[in-house]
Amino acid sequence: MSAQTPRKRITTRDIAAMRQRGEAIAMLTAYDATMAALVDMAGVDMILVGDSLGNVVLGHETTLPVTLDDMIRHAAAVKRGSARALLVCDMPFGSVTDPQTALESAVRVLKETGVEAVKIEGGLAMVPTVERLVAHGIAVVAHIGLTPQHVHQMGGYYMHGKDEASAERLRQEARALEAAGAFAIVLECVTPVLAAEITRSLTIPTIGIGSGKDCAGQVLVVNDLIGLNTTPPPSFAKPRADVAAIIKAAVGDYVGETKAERGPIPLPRRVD
Ligand SMILES: Nc1nc(=O)c2c([nH]1)NC[C@@H]1CN(c3ccc(C(=O)N[C@@H](CCC(=O)O)C(=O)O)cc3)CN21
Ligand SMILES: CC(C)C(=O)C(=O)O
Ligand SMILES: [Mg+2]
Repeated sequence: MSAQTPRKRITTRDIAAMRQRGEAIAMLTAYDATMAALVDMAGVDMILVGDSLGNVVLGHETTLPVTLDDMIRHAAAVKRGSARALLVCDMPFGSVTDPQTALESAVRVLKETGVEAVKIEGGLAMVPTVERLVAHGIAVVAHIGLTPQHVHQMGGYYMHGKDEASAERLRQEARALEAAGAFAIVLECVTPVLAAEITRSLTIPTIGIGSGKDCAGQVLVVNDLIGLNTTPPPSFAKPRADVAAIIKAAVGDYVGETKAERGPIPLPRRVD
């Protein structure tokens, strides 16, 4: 063994054990090898190759245009860049239209990228799909509350679980997805009191985003965390750096220096 044996990659069993111990789980997105290496070295437990890459990397208005091939290309890059974090790849809009299609899509993701798990947006409608994937040995993260792939049906991005009917629906979805075999569940923009209640009611970890501090873990789009964006992040994201300002300053210096360092270079004298 070498002096510096690389630390083994975190497994779904490790994540389950963290929930058992009550230890918080830290998850961030990454979309390329460099960012994956950095967030991995900084100690995240799980990396999500989010379909938010549609917004953050590809410049789309929503996540709907993202393809399975897009997800596979970026997930393979994240795998190459990372060493320790458990890797989860989002299943994009249109890739999980029925259990068989979802299985075929997820098999491609696992075969072609080397990630450990997939994440699927949706509640009761996705229960048979989660069961099917789990029956085939695939590790699945569920995702309820604000599900951005349903933005047009939901009529925008807003908090979920505010009224009793919506809260009861979310409780039921969380129970059913745990029973279907999901090993974790993302709660996005679920009212904090309800998210805490759902967290206490489940054995699998809840991973919150915009859902308060009392989930078993937290996830965030890495660009929102480090201020690497040109439009304001969702209000739940509290940026801890202003990387956009650092980039603009460095590039501005470079442009200025490049133009200041030299006088004009004369063109060759034409001889014909
Ligand atoms: N940069 C980025 N961060 C994300 O968290 C993210 C993406 N992109 N793209 C895909 C989805 C879309 N998400 C979103 C987008 C908007 C809001 C939003 O506007 N939320 C409102 C709060 C709604 C309310 O309180 O009623 C906000 O004010 O931030 C939330 C999640 C989360 N995902
Ligand atoms: C915001 C997280 C949960 C996500 O699904 C994504 O980044 O695509
Ligand atoms: Mg997503």
